[in-house]
Amino acid sequence: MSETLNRQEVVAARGVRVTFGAVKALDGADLVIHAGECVGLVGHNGAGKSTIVNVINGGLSPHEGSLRYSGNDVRGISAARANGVRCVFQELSLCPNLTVGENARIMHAELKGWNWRGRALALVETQLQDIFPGHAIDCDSTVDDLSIAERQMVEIAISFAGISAPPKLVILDEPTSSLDAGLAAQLMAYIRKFVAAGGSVLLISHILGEILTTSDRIVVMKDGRVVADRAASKFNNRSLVEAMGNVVREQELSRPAVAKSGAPVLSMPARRGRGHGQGNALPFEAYRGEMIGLAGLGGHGQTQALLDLYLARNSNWFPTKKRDIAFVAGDRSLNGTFPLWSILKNLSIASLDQLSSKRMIDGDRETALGEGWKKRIEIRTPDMGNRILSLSGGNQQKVLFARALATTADIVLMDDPMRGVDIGTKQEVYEILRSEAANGRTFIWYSTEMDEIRLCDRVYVFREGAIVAELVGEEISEKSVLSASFAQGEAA
Ligand SMILES: Nc1ncnc2c1ncn2[C@@H]1O[C@H](COP(=O)(O)OP(=O)(O)OP(=O)(O)O)[C@@H](O)[C@H]1O
Repeated sequence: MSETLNRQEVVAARGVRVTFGAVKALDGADLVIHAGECVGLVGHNGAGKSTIVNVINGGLSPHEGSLRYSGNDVRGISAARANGVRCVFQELSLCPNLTVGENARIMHAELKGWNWRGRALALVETQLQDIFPGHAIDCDSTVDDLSIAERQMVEIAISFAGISAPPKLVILDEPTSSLDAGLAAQLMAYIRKFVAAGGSVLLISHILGEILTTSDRIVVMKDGRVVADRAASKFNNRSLVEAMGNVVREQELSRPAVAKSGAPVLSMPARRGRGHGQGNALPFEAYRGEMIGLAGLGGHGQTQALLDLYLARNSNWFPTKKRDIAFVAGDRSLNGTFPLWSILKNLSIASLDQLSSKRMIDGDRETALGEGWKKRIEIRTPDMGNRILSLSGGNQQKVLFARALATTADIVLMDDPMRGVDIGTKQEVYEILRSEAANGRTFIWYSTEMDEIRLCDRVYVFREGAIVAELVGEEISEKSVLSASFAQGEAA
């Protein structure tokens, strides 16, 4: 502890206040990060984590409080950068129309002059290999062609890369939200290496396991303030959840498998994936009231299967009748939110049929729908008429959830929908999913989190675009998912 105090302060923010209209995003928050430590930052959705990151990153000027980089009182993005601060934002910020190498050039102005493209490419390739050994990203590709997980990996690699000197502090705002467990573990191992070499990391995550195992110190925020700041060894899962202000529930990680009954509500024929020419690809079936998990390593065809199902909603894959299907998009800024619309309009858009009479939307019913969901999953806003982008990332995700659940759709497709949602809300949403499934709704759920896969009745494991295993009830475990995820002979 005293060793930490003697270390050099890389960044010190003290007594910081930031307000957005009536919302006190930061209400006198303190955050100090020393050289050679990984600080975990946790808190409920809307606690102020991204706002303090924006202050430290120089993008947001605090209305009150002091900010120092290595002891110097300077302000602004250039000053933060000159002091070695880098940030990987929750909403990824790569330019989609440029290649990976060209994006590296944007973040590293030093990459200029003769052969800058070659140097940019080499820089990202080396860094990607260091952090995610064995990755398969082609750095010549345009960012638009990469999956969300690959974009996240590229942005992380570009931020850790150093040309004349390595960065002093890398801020990672939910860096594993789109990564599968294997990639997340590689990143956590790299963070420990980086910190051991004297660098600092501020790690924000709702996945408490990775915060507890990777951080030296954990800072807990609540309603714009720091409410706990202790060595990571002084916390466990329960005390961390309590410090965040949530009630600890003994999470029931499994539920009795729902027996398949009646005719399937949907059946998709087996499809052979890339590199899976002679394997035994399985067909996909879903029954009324089932929660079906799509598992496997990230990017092995789960999102594509959801999209194919959605696009085929009027085909004979849905044998009983024309099906009403809702979709919770995985990439909220690209496919989820309407950024210029209010929170309420974003929520109600999929339910306009129910909210209209004589082709006119009934405003009162729309407002009631919004207020109901605001309470039910705690959308933190003073006014549902505010723009969707005024919400924190996790709260935006809750709106997308509410949009799908508010419909009368009998099949809900979900593409890793809990990204960035805090632990308290996740528990609420799991309860809602269970009760909706008990009422006959079918959920098809791609998740990168094993705890969520374990909540499902049945799980299909994807490999190279094909379904290679079906697990039911007790068979659903991390071990069986992992062994099905690797080709025969490679399994552990
Ligand atoms: N541009 C903005 N306009 C209005 N309100 C804002 C704006 N940015 C943030 N806020 C509000 O400030 C508060 C803190 O948001 P912040 O994004 O810092 O939370 P967070 O802890 O990062 O949450 P999450 O875990 O969901 O990412 C929230 O109530 C949010 O609605």
